[in-house]
Amino acid sequence: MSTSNSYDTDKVVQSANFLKSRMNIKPKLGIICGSGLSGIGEIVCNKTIIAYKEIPSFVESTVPGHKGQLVFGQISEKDVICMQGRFHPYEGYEAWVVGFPIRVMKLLGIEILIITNAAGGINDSFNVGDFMLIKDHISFPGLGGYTPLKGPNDAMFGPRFPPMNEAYDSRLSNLWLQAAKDLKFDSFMRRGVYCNVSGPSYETIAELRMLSKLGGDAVGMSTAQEVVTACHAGMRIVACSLITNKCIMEYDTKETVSHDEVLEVGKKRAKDMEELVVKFLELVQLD
Ligand SMILES: O=P(O)(O)O[C@@H]1C[C@H](O)[C@@H](CO)O1
Ligand SMILES: Nc1nc2[nH]cnc2c(=O)[nH]1
Repeated sequence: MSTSNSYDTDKVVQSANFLKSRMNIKPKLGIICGSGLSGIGEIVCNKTIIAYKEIPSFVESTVPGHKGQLVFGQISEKDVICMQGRFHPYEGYEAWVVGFPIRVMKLLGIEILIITNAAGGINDSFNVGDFMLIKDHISFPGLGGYTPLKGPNDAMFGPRFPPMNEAYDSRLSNLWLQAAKDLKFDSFMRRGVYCNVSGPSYETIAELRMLSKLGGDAVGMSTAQEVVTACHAGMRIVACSLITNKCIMEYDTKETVSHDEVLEVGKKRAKDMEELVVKFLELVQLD
């Protein structure tokens, strides 16, 4: 892992060139699989798989449920590149390292990014197994200065001060909801604000109550750094959480939360998330 504290464009270019030399397609669609959701990568047709450890400047996925490989091929007859495994800040990576694959995807020609994750449900009306289309996020690490855009700005990717009010693309979000409707998933398709925290510890009850008061509907340990990097680079984003657990908001309960439970719910709900991705990709129009 690099100890530098900001992007080195030469390294991004080097990674992208390496991947170009191994790819025979030019995808415009990128997908990131969340914890327990790597099955999305399994439905890619005509697969080429490249392990992160083979790619220059990529680090390794150290979290169970994240395979650590890129998959190229087609879903719904559209060329895609799929990250089976992401990097999380709590693994010890700088924010730019977490965003690095997104910049590489930009150089590969990715225009639309589908992001998935596993998250805890704060909104009391959410059930385990629901999907939550992310309409916005609150990034506590980001507000505290842990941002992939720290350091010199490379205008080749985007502006110094990028707006984030349209980070989650409204047209793509409507298409995602349409896909859910077509699949009759309406009853468990929610919409809400994703709170990004550092982890790896899950939240205290007092923290969860605060997140709820601040307008958070779900909480997780990823996504925001990817979104900031992608939005800065002009990519259009649609993002969806799988609610793997109901956040414990009351004292004196025997309930608890664990990564095993997160992965277990991921396994149970993976097929529906895959169907959603397939249907969304059928509906999406590329320029
Ligand atoms: O990669 P995601 O955000 O899907 O994974 C979530 C957040 C933590 O990495 C882990 C906690 O169980 O699941
Ligand atoms: N921070 C956080 N991340 C999660 N990922 C899945 N569930 C949770 C949760 O309850 N809290």
